[in-house]
Amino acid sequence: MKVLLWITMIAATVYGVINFTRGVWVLGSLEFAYAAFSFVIYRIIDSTPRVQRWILAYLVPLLLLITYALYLPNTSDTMFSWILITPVILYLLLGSRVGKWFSIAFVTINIIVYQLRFFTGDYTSLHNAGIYNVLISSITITVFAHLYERNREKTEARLIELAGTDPLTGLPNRMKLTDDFDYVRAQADRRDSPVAVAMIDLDHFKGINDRYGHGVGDRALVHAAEIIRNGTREVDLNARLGGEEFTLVMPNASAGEGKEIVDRLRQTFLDTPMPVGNNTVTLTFSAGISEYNVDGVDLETLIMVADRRLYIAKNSGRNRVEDHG
Ligand SMILES: Nc1nc2c(ncn2[C@@H]2O[C@H](COP(=O)(O)OP(=O)(O)OP(=O)(O)O)[C@@H](O)[C@H]2O)c(=O)[nH]1
Repeated sequence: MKVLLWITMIAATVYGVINFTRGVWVLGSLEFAYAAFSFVIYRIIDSTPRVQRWILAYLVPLLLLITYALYLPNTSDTMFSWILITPVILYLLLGSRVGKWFSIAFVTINIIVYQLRFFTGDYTSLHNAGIYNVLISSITITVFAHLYERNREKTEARLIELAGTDPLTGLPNRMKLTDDFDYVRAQADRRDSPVAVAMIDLDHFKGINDRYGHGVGDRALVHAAEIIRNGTREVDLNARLGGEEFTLVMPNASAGEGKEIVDRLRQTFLDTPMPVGNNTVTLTFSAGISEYNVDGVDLETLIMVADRRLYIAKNSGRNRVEDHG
């Protein structure tokens, strides 16, 4: 955006000087004013929380200025090059959804203006063939800008998804959990409702790796993740923090209610052994629970308190859930 603002400041000043020299006072003055306005945006764009509004404040006068310049009888027909480049700028700054409508409106209006100014009425003349070129190349550039931006947005969304996902289990990872927790916390504050946080750690997992190998250990983690995913509500957040540790964030649940939910999960683990060759392996876990606003307000503290209780559960014989201590 800042590069674009630099280019705008320089271009608007140069055009302002040219138009003043040619005696096109109104357009020249508007160009100087726009160069100054771009400088103001350049100074505040890094610090403003309303970037999108300032982008619109930058674009709308730009589009009007180009349209006005194209409409004036004493401007060059090479002004059409702005019809070509503008959709690219619109897609770049506004994204594919909003950029599409701005581009369609801008290109349509300016092709009509261009046609009104330069079309001579003779459909076969070489001069008018130039107008068809402007029309077709503007549409082509708009379509390509659209396809390019859509692909870029899809790739970006996929990368964000991958960055927030544990590749083994497909559960969200710590980064995604931290992001999503902000939303849960805001909801809880608004509704004055509790949130329980559970730390879940598989028992004697090293023994599974040692006895059956890492492949089976990995399958056990996937098995555990599936039980956790299927046994929790849509509103709950679950994540694999690393190793054989999972976290569950339960909106609208106190520590006591969270304990009941995690105890039901614990029972599901016992009822769902994992097949290994001709045998089955029953996984168990120990867990600790903490509660938002009671044990802490940020995720890090809530995880720390739940972790402390998890170790109480481990030291008390494992395969149990602890919400005190
Ligand atoms: N297969 C597999 N093993 C892992 C993975 N991440 C961590 N581990 C193993 O998990 C084991 C964790 O061992 P410990 O921390 O001693 O815990 P534990 O054996 O479950 O014992 P307790 O927690 O005290 O019940 C280690 O052997 C790690 O190598 C993974 O992604 N895949």
